[in-house]
Amino acid sequence: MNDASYRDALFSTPLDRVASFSFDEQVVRCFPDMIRRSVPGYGQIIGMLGVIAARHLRHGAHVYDLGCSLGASTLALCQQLPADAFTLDAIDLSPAMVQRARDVLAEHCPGYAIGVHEGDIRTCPLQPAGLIMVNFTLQFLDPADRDAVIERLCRALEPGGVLILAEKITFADDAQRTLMSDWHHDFKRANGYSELEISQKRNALENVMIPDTLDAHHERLTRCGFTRHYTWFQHLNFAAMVAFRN
Ligand SMILES: Nc1ncnc2c1ncn2[C@@H]1O[C@H](C[S@+](CC[C@H]([NH3+])C(=O)[O-])CC(=O)[O-])[C@@H](O)[C@H]1O
Ligand SMILES: O=C(O)C(=O)Cc1ccccc1
Repeated sequence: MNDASYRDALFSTPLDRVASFSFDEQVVRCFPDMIRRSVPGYGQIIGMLGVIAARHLRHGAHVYDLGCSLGASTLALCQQLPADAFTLDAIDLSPAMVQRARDVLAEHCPGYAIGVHEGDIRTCPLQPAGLIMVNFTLQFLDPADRDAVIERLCRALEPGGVLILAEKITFADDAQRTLMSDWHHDFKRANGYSELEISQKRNALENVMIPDTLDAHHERLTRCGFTRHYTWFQHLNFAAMVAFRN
């Protein structure tokens, strides 16, 4: 998707002090490789977005891609739907991501009504929408802010509108949590990451990315106004949910 994408080697050399993970220029340069080699099921989840939109999106409706990074979710819609099917705003807090997402989407989705904006999903203005995608982003918010975000997304959706939420998840059961985490690290090893890369990145993500259990997500969706929601994908400690606005 991205001609100038590099292999992720950010945590490959010993670091005196592992700084907290941030979505800066360095991460942007290797992001497609990093996310593909780090998130089990990423390609399958992203690939379904256009398929889901083709079935559920009202023609001409507005769409949000919140925490868009380089716009992979938006790109997936463009691959399944014609340019007149929707308008879309893609929003991300990282200026480096936004700058790069603009180039990627201009190159790969010419003719589509897509705006890419620097913004915070906790506060950005939202117009009525038929589809809101929040993929692997809620996990980076302070847990205390998550209810308010899901509530405002529910309010922004039109009746019949759809929220797609993909997240890293944790497990209440200790043995299951440990097994899924071990297998996730095995997955990363199998994708070429070293022990050092895995452990330094884990440290960098500590207190930055805080996953919820699937139960906590579904309880929040109910609390925040969604009456019908399901998990439609799970692979190790990653999952995708769908919630429908009545
Ligand atoms: N408050 C916030 N407001 C807006 N953006 C934020 C905020 N906090 C973090 N971000 C942004 O959320 C994105 C998370 S990555 C999303 C992948 C993408 N969805 C994909 O499907 O390729 C997931 C990952 O790296 O694991 C980053 O670009 C942050 O800058
Ligand atoms: O790498 C990890 O351990 C993850 O859980 C996923 C991820 C992917 C890309 C940036 C940050 C976290």
